Amino acid sequence: MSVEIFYDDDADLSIIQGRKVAVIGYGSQGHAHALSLRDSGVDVRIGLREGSKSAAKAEEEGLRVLSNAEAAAEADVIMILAPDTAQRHIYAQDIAPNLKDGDALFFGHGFNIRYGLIEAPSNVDVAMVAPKGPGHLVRRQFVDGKGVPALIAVEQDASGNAQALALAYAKAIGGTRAGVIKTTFKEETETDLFGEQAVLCGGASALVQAGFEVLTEAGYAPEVAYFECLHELKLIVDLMYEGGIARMRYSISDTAEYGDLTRGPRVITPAVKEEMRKILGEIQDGTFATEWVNEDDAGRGNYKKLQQEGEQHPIEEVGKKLRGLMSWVDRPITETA
Ligand SMILES: NC(=O)C1=CN([C@@H]2O[C@H](COP(=O)(O)OP(=O)(O)OC[C@H]3O[C@@H](n4cnc5c(N)ncnc54)[C@H](OP(=O)(O)O)[C@@H]3O)[C@@H](O)[C@H]2O)C=CC1
Ligand SMILES: CC[C@](O)(C(C)=O)C(=O)O
Ligand SMILES: [Mg+2]
Ligand SMILES: [Mg+2]
Repeated sequence: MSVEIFYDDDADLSIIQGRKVAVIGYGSQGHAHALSLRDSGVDVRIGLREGSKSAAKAEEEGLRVLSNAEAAAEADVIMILAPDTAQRHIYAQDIAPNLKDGDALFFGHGFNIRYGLIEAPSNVDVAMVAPKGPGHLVRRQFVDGKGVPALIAVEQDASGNAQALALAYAKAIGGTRAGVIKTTFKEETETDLFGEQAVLCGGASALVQAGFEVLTEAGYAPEVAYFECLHELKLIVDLMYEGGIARMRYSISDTAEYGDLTRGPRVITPAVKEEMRKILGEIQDGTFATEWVNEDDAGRGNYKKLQQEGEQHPIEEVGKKLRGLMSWVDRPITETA
């Protein structure tokens, strides 16, 4: 199946420059979108809840901060970039009552639409601009004149121009510099959740921690294990990012490459792949979404416990010490959020 990929010349920035955008939330994605929209000449305001800690950061950047409801009422493009579990409440309380004919409701991830947690009225566009990268790097790349690829999707095209609007928005945050793929809310949500759970975050963190544990439990120095299993991973992945697995294999020794080819499949066994399929199944049938929404509703007890265990893993302690000696590594991920 071929996909459509859009670049800068395919998007008309003036479309989003002619609209009033509200960015709801000023966290990882929110600050990146808001600042890059502003730098692209777009009229942007921030919506935050009463007493929000983020308000000061946005105001320091000269952005206008309003309540969620005021921002939604004033704008005609409303991008919801608060946490996924908060979005349905924000939508019901602050956005839905302020939606007007011709408004556009935008998302950075399809969770709430895909799982039916938000249902928009038929007189507004519903679209998505989902960067394929962490918000702080979305902003950093934009400032550096580069861009993070993004996905766009249109769930509801009330105006007949929702795709052009989404493309213009994607251009304003740097997405079309790298490539924007048109997809659906369903495909974005399911692949994004799978990627973060099985490969990018869950898979990678568990692989690094397990490798570190095996080495340190066998008596090797934690510092050596840290450099081997975590620090060098970035350098190896940088080569994959630049030229695929093939370029990484070109740069490593033939001893490493032989070990990669023969031992890699012993780590990621057919049983591991089977577990990945189960994880995908739980995403597709809504099991994961229900579990996460319930966990949030119940106060996030299990989430906080697991978070704390992760923070207390010995790899974090040794990493903090080693990164402290490499001034160029442990830099703030952004000046603004
Ligand atoms: N993190 C990422 O890089 C990516 C995220 N996404 C998607 O983008 C969306 C935002 O995610 P992310 O940037 O991680 O979110 P964050 O957790 O970083 O968002 C936190 C921000 O949301 C605000 N917030 C929390 N509750 C509310 C509320 N009730 N009303 C208004 N603002 C609120 C917080 O303000 P306060 O100071 O008040 O707490 C803070 O400004 C999600 O849909 C996510 O899936 C997509 C791609 C990547
Ligand atoms: C990989 C995690 C992510 O999907 C992202 C940065 O793209 C997220 O939800 O944060
Ligand atoms: Mg993602
Ligand atoms: Mg995600």
